[in-house]
Amino acid sequence: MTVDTLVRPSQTSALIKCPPYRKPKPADPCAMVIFGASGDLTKRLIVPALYNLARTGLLPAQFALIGVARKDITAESWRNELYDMLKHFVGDPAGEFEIDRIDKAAWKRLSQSISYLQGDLNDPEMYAGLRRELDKVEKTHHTHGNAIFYLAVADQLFGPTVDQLGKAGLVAEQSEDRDGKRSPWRRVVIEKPFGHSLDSARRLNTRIRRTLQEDQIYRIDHFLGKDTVQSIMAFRFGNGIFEPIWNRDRIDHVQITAAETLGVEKRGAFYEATGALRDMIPNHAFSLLSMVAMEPPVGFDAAAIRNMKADVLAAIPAIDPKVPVRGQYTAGKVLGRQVQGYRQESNVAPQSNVETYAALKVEIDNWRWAGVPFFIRTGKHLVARMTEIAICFKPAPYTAFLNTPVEALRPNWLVLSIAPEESISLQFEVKRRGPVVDLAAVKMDFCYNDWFSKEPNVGYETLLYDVMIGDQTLFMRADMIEDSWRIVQPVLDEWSKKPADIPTYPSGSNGPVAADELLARDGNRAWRAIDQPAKCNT
Ligand SMILES: NC(=O)C1=CN([C@@H]2O[C@H](COP(=O)(O)OP(=O)(O)OC[C@H]3O[C@@H](n4cnc5c(N)ncnc54)[C@H](OP(=O)(O)O)[C@@H]3O)[C@@H](O)[C@H]2O)C=CC1
Ligand SMILES: O=C1O[C@H](COP(=O)(O)O)[C@@H](O)[C@H](O)[C@H]1O
Repeated sequence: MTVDTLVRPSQTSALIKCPPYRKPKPADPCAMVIFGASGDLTKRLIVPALYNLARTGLLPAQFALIGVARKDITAESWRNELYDMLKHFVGDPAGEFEIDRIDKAAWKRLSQSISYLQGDLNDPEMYAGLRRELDKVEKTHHTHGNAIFYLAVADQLFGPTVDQLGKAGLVAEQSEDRDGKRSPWRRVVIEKPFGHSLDSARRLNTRIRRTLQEDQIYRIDHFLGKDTVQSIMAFRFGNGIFEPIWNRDRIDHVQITAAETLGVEKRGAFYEATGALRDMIPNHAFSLLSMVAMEPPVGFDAAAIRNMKADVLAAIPAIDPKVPVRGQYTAGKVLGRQVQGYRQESNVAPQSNVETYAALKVEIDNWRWAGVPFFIRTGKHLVARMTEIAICFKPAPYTAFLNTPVEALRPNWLVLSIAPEESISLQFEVKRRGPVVDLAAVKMDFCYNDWFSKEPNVGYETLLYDVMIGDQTLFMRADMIEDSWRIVQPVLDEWSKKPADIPTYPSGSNGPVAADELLARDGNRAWRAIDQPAKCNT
């Protein structure tokens, strides 16, 4: 991590000198094999991220990309498909970037690295073919035998594919000979969902670790690829002023929100087997929670950081299943557009009781956090898109404003906004102008866009680059995954019982009313409004 003092671009009179960014470490030569080459994730996120790495000079010069799927296509047609998607997604994924053309040199570099292998992951012959392809690119693209296997396929294929990679001798652990010469490295990236329950996650971990060492396994959680999420550690541990108040003495509670305006879109079948809780909480929400709640690590390396995060998860008791709240969206209006209810979505059962909203309370049984509730909520088709961590501080201990109109003081809020705006904001009280002593809550905002230029980024760039340099800091370790499932397992069990009809909420609302009661019952607290946050300045 670099420690820079920056001149805010708009503050030309600022005197602070801006040192150059520290150059990132060059990635090792390697081949990357994508299982699931024709899939949505590959086209929409993985390949655009590789392209962005090529554009920013982080893709190794000696690189080969091998796509694998059953679809009968040539390397040429795969390349063309990827190019078409790239125009779409890298150019302007969400209308955020004013780049209307592909960087030709970057695309040339990436496209020259591309080959395609048709085959079935259940077929041992495919792996023999893959070995030949890897040998070939080692010579043609000088990949030094290093290889990443990216499992961008349905989760039922994770275990069988790792077994087959092992049987084919494609994922031997890196070793050193007597002269200190190291054999090539082999790494495996595993997508989410990593299991559907505590049992299945344990079984999957046991299964893949028969073949792989933990340092070869990269369990991906794309939330950790977001700059603003990584910045939580910088904010906490790069400053002296926040840590002294970052504990049960000064913090009343924490709210973590991942509100979406999207519905289940075309993923009805996936969602029917998953639901909001599995889809978002043990992975993304707990990743955010562990960043906020971890102890300061002794160093900035993967082992030190992951140990601290794992400690937080280990300190969370399993959730009492009676407390959480769930809901399912019905028809309504989202951002001015009429949308259908969940049960009317394609590939969704007309009587489905799958939740599209979940809210719960988590406690952390350790010295720092005892008695501080962490409330988490996530939902689809809500009133606005908003991913944020909001820290509510305890109010001033005594209202000194006697004989004034000030009756109650509002708490201070520190809000780390992750999407759609990337910002950090502190709310505090000031006196309004005028002769009367009256207070108002105001905010001090830091917006990423004000200080750093925005680069096209689909969210997987840092994570892929980290796999190439062998940095596991941002990936989930086996024990972290299992603890995450352990915490939510009682709720999954309860919600899987044949229930009465699930509570509903209209699309475009804040979610089910019961979610408000969850906080009201707990110390008379209330959720923050789910708002489309004000746009940052630039
Ligand atoms: N899409 C997304 O936004 C996200 C996806 N993920 C995860 O990524 C993974 C992939 O998702 P997604 O891309 O959406 O899925 P898709 O269904 O779009 O793609 C699946 C891919 O797997 C290939 N495939 C399926 N069976 C086999 C087989 N037996 N042998 C070889 N290839 C096979 C398919 O190609 P073919 O049929 O030609 O063989 C296709 O390329 C999943 O685990 C998902 O949960 C995670 C986060 C976000
Ligand atoms: O993993 C998932 O995340 C997305 C939300 O991620 P974001 O980066 O767009 O905020 C969610 O829509 C999806 O259902 C889930 O599978």
